[in-house]
Amino acid sequence: MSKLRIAVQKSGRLNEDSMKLLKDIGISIDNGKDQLKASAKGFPVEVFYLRNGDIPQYLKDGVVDAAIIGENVLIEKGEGIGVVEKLGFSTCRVCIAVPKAMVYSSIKDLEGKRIATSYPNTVQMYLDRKGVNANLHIINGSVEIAPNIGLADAICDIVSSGSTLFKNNLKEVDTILKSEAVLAVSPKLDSDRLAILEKIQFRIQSVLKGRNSKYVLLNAPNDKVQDIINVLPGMKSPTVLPLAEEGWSSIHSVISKNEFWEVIDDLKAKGAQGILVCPIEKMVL
Ligand SMILES: Nc1ncnc2c1ncn2[C@@H]1O[C@H](COP(=O)(O)OP(=O)(O)OP(=O)(O)O)[C@@H](O)[C@H]1O
Ligand SMILES: O=P(O)(O)OC[C@H]1O[C@H](OP(=O)(O)OP(=O)(O)O)[C@H](O)[C@@H]1O
Ligand SMILES: [Mg+2]
Repeated sequence: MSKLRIAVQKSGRLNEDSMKLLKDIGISIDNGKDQLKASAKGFPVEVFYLRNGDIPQYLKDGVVDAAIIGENVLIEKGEGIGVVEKLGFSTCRVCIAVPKAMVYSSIKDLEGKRIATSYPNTVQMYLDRKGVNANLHIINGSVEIAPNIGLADAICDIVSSGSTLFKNNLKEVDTILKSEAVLAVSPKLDSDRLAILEKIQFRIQSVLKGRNSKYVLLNAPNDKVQDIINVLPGMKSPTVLPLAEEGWSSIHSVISKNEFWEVIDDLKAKGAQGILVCPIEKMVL
């Protein structure tokens, strides 16, 4: 029987969240990290532990069928590789940054200048689109140091909190792209493995919907129930159950994590009491 071969980053920023997601969808692997390949228990999946930067080539060659990888790496060197799911972690952006003291009004100011980067294709595509000629210096890490040691006039690298730029006296001046971890798929995926991938995708969607939602329970006097229901959409519609105390109801619903605080304020203002908010492990609509 075929197994779906999934690549995850061996170590680094994506590893922990990738392994957590696999665990949450019921794919548990109990080998130590030293192994480069491991089989999951009870599901036809093999996990390959690889360098993030090497994964696009493995996908292109069909050596692995799917991967959890930073979208930015696919844009850099993942031509022809499809993305089937955005995973909501390792969010960052690929930016142009220059020394704080430099006067910068647009990318045209980098005409003829030197840009240090680990993402040469991404930068080149951006420069071509803007009609700017610049010289790229490819470095694999610690790119932010380049302007300070006279190696470049500007850099292009990943930014998240912005603290690495700040510490190196640089300012972010242009965002080329935004990125997060994604589930990517090999163009050579066969139909047996596609069926396994679809099961995995369904499970991932259930987990991500759960992570993005909260289960809310609250009590309210019966004459407030309708007002409260109006601010609680629920999956189909909220559940309303009578409390043991006459004239009171318990209302249960699901709300989005993003609008959670505003909804809670609204519920309190409308007379809700004893509000409980619980995490949701999985959500199947
Ligand atoms: N500061 C950050 N905040 C959030 N996400 C980040 C950050 N830096 C990198 N990432 C994301 O995590 C991915 C992995 O980054 P990491 O630095 O762990 O590995 P790498 O050195 O790029 O790759 P490799 O596994 O090949 O050594 C990046 O491709 C990017 O998508
Ligand atoms: O905006 P910030 O939150 O400061 O994050 C940005 C930094 O994070 C990444 O480096 P990482 O720590 O992964 O080191 P690396 O260059 O060795 O990959 C990236 O290359 C930046 O240097
Ligand atoms: Mg890094």
